[in-house]
Amino acid sequence: MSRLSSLPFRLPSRSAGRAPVTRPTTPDVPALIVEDVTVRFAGLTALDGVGFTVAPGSVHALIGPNGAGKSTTFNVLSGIYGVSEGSVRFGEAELTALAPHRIAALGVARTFQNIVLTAGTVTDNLMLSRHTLTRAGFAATALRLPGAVREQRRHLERVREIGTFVGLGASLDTPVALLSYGDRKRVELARALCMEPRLLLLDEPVAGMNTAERVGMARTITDIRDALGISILIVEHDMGMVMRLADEVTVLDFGRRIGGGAPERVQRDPAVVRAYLGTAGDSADDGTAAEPASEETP
Ligand SMILES: Nc1ncnc2c1ncn2[C@@H]1O[C@H](COP(=O)(O)OP(=O)(O)OP(=O)(O)O)[C@@H](O)[C@H]1O
Repeated sequence: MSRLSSLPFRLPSRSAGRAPVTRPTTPDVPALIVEDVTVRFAGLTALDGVGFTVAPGSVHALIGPNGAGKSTTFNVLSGIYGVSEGSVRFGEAELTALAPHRIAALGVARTFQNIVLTAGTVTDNLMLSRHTLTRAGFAATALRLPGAVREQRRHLERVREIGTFVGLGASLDTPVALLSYGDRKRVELARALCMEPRLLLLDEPVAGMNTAERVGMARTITDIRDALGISILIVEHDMGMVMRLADEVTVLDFGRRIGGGAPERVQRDPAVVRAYLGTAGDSADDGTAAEPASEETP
């Protein structure tokens, strides 16, 4: 059965003001369990026995100074890097044994630090994400057979619904090249959502955004969690955003997990503060220090 037709919920539209978010009744979202993951590159241990669990339907932040191993973790979770040791379970599946397309098919979608969009409109970009959910074959689609046309129409409706939900309702037919930076980041987010994920990996979703865009994006991420009940793992350097948004935080430093738990606990953890600010006498002006919590970011 098509995953599109089996969706147990409708996304609330944001076009009529603030979205009335409702939690789906059957969000079939398993925990992501990362256990003792070690990744070695010739002579360098990028991850060293890292473990954490992303609870179903939660926003979990992965933080740490530059080079801590956050991107490596994302690359392991999405099948780009293999592991030297350890396991990553998502429901029944062992992700470390799967190729990226198999992991995506399980409902793990990812955005990237750098925006990678194709030419065309917002809708064109979002429709590209639907191909893994499309049942009609290439020939049926090319020949515009009735079943294929109906399926395409359903995908188009869903894509426009998701686009509107993330705040792109007025730009669905706009070429992405004409969008602001903040809106292009939203297209990336919507494109990942169009894969109907159960786990969303967001790699620095507010990097490069101005304060207003950051606030808007933080709200959208919360809306996604609340409306869809999916899990969200987020790598982000904006500590204000992380502390306000995350249900739980995992902290990495030099490839090791050095702390974790509720944001308020992590913020007070001496090992975490030390990792970000350096030991006494170290300067924190090397770009690795946590940005101060901004009042504007919800
Ligand atoms: N493909 C690779 N080959 C060799 N070393 C790598 C590779 N990928 C990452 N590394 C190294 O692994 C370590 C962790 O890097 P990683 O990019 O995961 O850190 P990060 O926490 O994402 O940093 P940043 O916040 O700067 O993006 C670094 O020392 C990095 O140079």
